[in-house]
Amino acid sequence: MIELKDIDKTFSDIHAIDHISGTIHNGMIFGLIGSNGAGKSTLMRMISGIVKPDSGEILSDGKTVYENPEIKSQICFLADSPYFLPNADILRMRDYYAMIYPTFDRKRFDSLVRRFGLDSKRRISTLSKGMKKQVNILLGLCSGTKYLLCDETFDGLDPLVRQAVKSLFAAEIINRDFTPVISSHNLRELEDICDSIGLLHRGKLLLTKDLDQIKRNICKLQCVFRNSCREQKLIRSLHILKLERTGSLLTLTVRGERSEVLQLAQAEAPLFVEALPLTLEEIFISETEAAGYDIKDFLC
Ligand SMILES: Nc1ncnc2c1ncn2[C@@H]1O[C@H](COP(=O)(O)OP(=O)(O)OP(=O)(O)O)[C@@H](O)[C@H]1O
Repeated sequence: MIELKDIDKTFSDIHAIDHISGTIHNGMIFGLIGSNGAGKSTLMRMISGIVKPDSGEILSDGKTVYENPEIKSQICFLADSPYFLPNADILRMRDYYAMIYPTFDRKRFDSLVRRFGLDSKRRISTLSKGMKKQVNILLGLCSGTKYLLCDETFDGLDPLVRQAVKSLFAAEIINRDFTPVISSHNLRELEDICDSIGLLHRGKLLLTKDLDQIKRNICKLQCVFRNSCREQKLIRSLHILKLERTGSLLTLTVRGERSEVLQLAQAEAPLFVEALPLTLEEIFISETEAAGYDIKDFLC
């Protein structure tokens, strides 16, 4: 478990991290969302023990991370611009990581490189951006560390590779003590990967949410009523986060379980009704608006 206790970081006059507290629980994939400059990389660098907070404390399994080599050997950080040794091919980078991380699994790495269709003797500088990201992820995954921090590592990966990496992460979580943290400025990139998400804005952690929990408890109801009294009755009976009207179509973002919300709506005999799940983006728009923010101002 990673605990952030009131951590704060300023660079000259830039307040990059503003008194953040929170917990990243083990055995789940945590997504860190925020616009450019929100503080994602700084936070990840602090969690990895590369950057020291000005104040506050970061604990990994109860122990301070900064200047603690034992704890730092359990955390692998993949920076947004992956670092590769000059002129290195994939095998050279494998050996380099194996030197740094005693838990590195060479056999697994070689097999995954083959599975991803990468040529291990190819110079990394000649690979495409997405292929470099794949190499970076495989190096991180095979390091065998307890925590893997991926700074915008998934942004721009094609859907097939993302799916493959997601399965690898899920299998890893089942097989060993493994907790990946993935940052992105794009909710869609994290939609199908993360179990819980933290939203960072101007150095502040605005929300942290368990995705399954919120997905189960929110839905979009679309309905058309002939009778406005019954429509009003339904509106009064629901916990509505957002109401939109396009002609006769009423679209409601509603707190509650989908089948229960649908049942309530059907009881008012609408001409048409359907209850749909929300995308992660829609959920976060609703949740942040409900918390008094407008997410559209700070997510791209
Ligand atoms: N070493 C540094 N020196 C000065 N300012 C810095 C330094 N590192 C980060 N910052 C500033 O801290 C703020 C947060 O930067 P950070 O890189 O953490 O954001 P980010 O959310 O990762 O952004 P992006 O999505 O653009 O990568 C920015 O205003 C940035 O300019």
